[in-house]
Amino acid sequence: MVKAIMHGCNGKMGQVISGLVKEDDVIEIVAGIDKFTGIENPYPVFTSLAECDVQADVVIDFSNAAAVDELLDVCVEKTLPVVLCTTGLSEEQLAKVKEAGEKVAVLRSANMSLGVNLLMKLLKDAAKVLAPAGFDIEIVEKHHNQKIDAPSGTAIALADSINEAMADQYVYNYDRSHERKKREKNEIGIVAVRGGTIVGQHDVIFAGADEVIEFHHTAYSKAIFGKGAVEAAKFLAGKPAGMYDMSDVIGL
Ligand SMILES: NC(=O)c1ccc[n+]([C@@H]2O[C@H](COP(=O)([O-])OP(=O)(O)OC[C@H]3O[C@@H](n4cnc5c(N)ncnc54)[C@H](O)[C@@H]3O)[C@@H](O)[C@H]2O)c1
Ligand SMILES: O=C(O)C1=N[C@H](C(=O)O)CCC1
Repeated sequence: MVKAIMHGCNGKMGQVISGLVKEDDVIEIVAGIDKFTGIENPYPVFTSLAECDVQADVVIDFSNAAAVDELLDVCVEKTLPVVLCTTGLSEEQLAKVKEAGEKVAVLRSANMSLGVNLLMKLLKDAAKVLAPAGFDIEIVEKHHNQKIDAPSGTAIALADSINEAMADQYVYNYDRSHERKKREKNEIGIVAVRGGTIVGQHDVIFAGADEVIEFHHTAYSKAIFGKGAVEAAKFLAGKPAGMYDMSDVIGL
């Protein structure tokens, strides 16, 4: 059995994963970490990973950006592979993630779903054809009213995958309200909508002269992220230090 620690166990995703793992013969949650108490779990819960004395093979993290620095430090100290799913990390934190990846196995992905990871691949091909033909690229994402970070990690990851295919020529524009000028060719506009219980929607719009191509992904439940994270944890347990992503798990 792969032994996992659930970091952020009492949050929405932590509870989804606790439910999924109950039905799994390959992986079990041996401990949880959360600042918030008040939920009954079938495993011991600690308020920080540093305090946790339960042996494990891997950590799954769905918590809060403010928790990630300490999480990385402790994973390096304890040589614990970590599946990092929390979004909203700063540039400094992303650099710290890379540093941690030199010492321990780290799989970071802003979106654990099969569909979004395939979409990232498809967008590279689309951009290579459509950008040179003059198509403008815009991204619109929609999420529930409890989401703290904006834009979504997924929207940034989708833009990054286009940029990767296009020699990093794009800058991201998050707010045009203070500008009185036409959009630049080298920008990707990224817009965030927040409301109700929307699990997650992403539209990537390629707008050209007289034709528009749109890629649309809808998440209908959080289980798609949970299933991806559980598979990622099974994959990462026992792996040597390095940076991994969902394409390694899915085989894209
Ligand atoms: N990568 C993906 O596929 C994916 C999917 C869904 C959500 N997310 C991201 O995962 C994160 C969590 O999402 P959620 O909907 O479960 O949020 P949530 O607010 O429901 O849960 C977060 C949990 O983390 C706990 N927490 C906060 N600070 C902590 C700390 N210092 N130590 C331990 N626990 C701490 C909170 O008490 C809470 O229980 C967000 O950043 C979200 O954007 C990523
Ligand atoms: O519910 C959330 O929060 C989500 N966060 C991720 C993001 O920021 O992209 C993935 C989708 C759901």
